[in-house]
Amino acid sequence: MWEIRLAGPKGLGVFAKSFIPRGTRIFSEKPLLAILQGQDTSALYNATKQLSPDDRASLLSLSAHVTKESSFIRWNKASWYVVKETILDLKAKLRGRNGAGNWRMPRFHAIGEHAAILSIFRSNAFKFGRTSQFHQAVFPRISRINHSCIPNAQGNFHDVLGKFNIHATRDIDADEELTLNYLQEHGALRAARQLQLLNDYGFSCDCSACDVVRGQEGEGKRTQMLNVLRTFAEGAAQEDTQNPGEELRTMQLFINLLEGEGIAGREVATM
Ligand SMILES: C[S@@+](CC[C@H](N)C(=O)[O-])C[C@H]1O[C@@H](n2cnc3c(N)ncnc32)[C@H](O)[C@@H]1O
Repeated sequence: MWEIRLAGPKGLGVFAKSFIPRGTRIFSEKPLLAILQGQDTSALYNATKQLSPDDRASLLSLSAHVTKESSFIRWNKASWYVVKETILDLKAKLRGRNGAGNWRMPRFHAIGEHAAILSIFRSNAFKFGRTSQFHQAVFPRISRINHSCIPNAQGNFHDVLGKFNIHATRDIDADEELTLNYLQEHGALRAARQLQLLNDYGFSCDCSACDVVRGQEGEGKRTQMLNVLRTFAEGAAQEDTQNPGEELRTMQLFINLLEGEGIAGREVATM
């Protein structure tokens, strides 16, 4: 149904090998490495140590967007985790709890590898809302799906299965690239989207909605959406003067604008 191949300057991407009808479940994957709600990236150090050699290799094969500054910060963080964990191991051994002879000095390459894992995690981890047990997680294949501000697929974490399911939110043609929206919402304007993607994932989005020329019409629609939402919120704040018919028309207008911009899935379903 799909294949992973080069997607131009974005690196690798996932492409449809044949037509994928809207609603199809394309992926259902368990996380390779995850942080639970309430944990931060320091939890990754121990989580990484539990990985099987195959999973570790799969993790290390994922791409990372590394800048000089981010790499410096991650080396610092990684050194700190490795040294801290090593001291804890040593203390445990001295107290006789960890079995004699197991303790080793921290190795330089362990710090380097952990810094690489932190970069990979930052570039590839999907963030989940408070509804999932996971705060952030990376996946062996789903993490190859690039971002678009007008995506054709959507991910939902299934807590019971412990899997991230990706469904097509519209018909996808053979050879078309599968895309997800990495951001939590769809309505934001280009500058806000670009800033958040840069801060959270470290890249500048080059999707068609972010293209200054091709994305111009879409930006107009998003501005209208924001105005519609603002009007709706102001109306909702003055409860006595609420008019249900008017509210319904406002929501219909908002849905039309979302669909007009090619946005489907959760955003429309939850309106
Ligand atoms: C989760 S990975 C996606 C797979 C990645 N392209 C690869 O080669 O493994 C996220 C990275 O892909 C690139 N990327 C994803 N979507 C992009 C977009 N819309 N514009 C530019 N780069 C993008 C960025 O380098 C980002 O850090």
